[in-house]
Amino acid sequence: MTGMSGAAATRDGEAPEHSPPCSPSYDVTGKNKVVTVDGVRVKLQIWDTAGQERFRSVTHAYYRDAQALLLLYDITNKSSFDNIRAWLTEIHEYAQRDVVIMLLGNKADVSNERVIRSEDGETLAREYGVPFMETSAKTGMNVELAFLAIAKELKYRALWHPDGPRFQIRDFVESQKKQPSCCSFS
Ligand SMILES: Nc1nc2c(ncn2[C@@H]2O[C@H](COP(=O)(O)OP(=O)(O)OP(=O)(O)O)[C@@H](O)[C@H]2O)c(=O)[nH]1
Repeated sequence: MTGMSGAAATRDGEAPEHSPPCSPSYDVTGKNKVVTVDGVRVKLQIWDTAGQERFRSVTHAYYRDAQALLLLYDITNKSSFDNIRAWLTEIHEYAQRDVVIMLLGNKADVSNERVIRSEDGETLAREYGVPFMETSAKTGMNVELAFLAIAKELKYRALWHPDGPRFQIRDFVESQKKQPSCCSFS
């Protein structure tokens, strides 16, 4: 998966406030994922921009309503990485101002085909102030963590209290993420 996925969260049992916009030209696969955060079940409604990597053709309504956006590139595909800046520009223009953004470098399991260094992902993420990690949809590396971090952040925001515990999604991701077993780059 490359491109962008959006997520909106509800506490489990509540009706979702958001739903993917209907567009005949836009193939959105909706999935629900329930993540338990500190005893609270958070339901993430996930929409994937399947097959819509030419971002300019993506209807803005799709991510205007998202509470979180997962931006994925493929570490074996330079153009997918280069597209991320354009995605971020789009997000800045059209998404909710406080949308949670996470940058993911996927296919970390195929390090022999790597063309994007982990440091390049980290540098880009730092520039935009977003959490970053490499993932593998094949092995599952860091995949659950990505959804857990999003769920934690959205729950924290929903239940925020001035005297309550603080949550920093970037710190959480940095402390929990696994590195690919082989990070060689030739
Ligand atoms: N080795 C490896 N292959 C992956 C990984 N993630 C996806 N793939 C493979 O990459 C190919 C493309 O995956 P998709 O999820 O269809 O990618 P996509 O960019 O969302 O493609 P569209 O849905 O057509 O836009 C498939 O053959 C997947 O099996 C991964 O983490 N590791």
